[in-house]
Amino acid sequence: MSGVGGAPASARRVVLALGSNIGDRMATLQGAVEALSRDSSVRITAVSPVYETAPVGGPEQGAYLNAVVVAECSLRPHALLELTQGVEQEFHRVREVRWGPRTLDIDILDFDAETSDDPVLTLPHPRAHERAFVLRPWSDIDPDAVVVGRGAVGDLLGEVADQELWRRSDLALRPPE
Ligand SMILES: Nc1ncnc2c1ncn2[C@@H]1O[C@H](COP(=O)(O)OP(=O)(O)OP(=O)(O)O)[C@@H](O)[C@H]1O
Ligand SMILES: Nc1nc2c(c(=O)[nH]1)N=C(CO)CN2
Repeated sequence: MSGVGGAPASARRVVLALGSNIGDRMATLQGAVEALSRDSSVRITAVSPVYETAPVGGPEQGAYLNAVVVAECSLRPHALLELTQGVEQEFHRVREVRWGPRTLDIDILDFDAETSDDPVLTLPHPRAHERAFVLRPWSDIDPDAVVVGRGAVGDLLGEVADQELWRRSDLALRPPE
């Protein structure tokens, strides 16, 4: 069974993208890692380097900090979405403009290679394959990763080389204790 409704309760491997372009962006990303780990159903196993990235799409807005985390998760897919949206709310995320500025965005890039075209939770994330701010940090922590149905992260990255991003080697997310 591979539909999102039928996920078993055992731990599954998930990949999440974090982004912030309002307020203390680094504190927000670190706070998100900690908030996700507070849930006993989520165990973060890898955190990527942090990138400063030019905004892709949406209105004129400030640069983002972006990162990717890999976790073991025993929640079903929609319950993970509820958790990530709850964490966004903790950081006062307001949904106003599509692709507009935000304190915190958490996208579910991959849920154990499941596929779903449900608009509430599309898997893999429908725009993951075309975003350097996702592909670059993801390839750093999982060079062999694949965006299901789209191709290898490393190959996809070659197709978005025009999207500007810089590794912030002065910043690092602390893995949860
Ligand atoms: N894989 C996914 N991860 C997170 N949200 C998803 C996913 N698939 C569908 N959604 C839905 O997308 C809706 C809009 O999400 P959000 O406001 O974060 O979009 P956005 O960040 O502005 O744009 P984008 O979806 O391009 O990243 C959410 O309410 C959620 O139900
Ligand atoms: N650089 C960058 N651009 C974006 C981002 C983001 O996280 N980083 N998120 C978006 C909507 O999810 C739209 N555009």
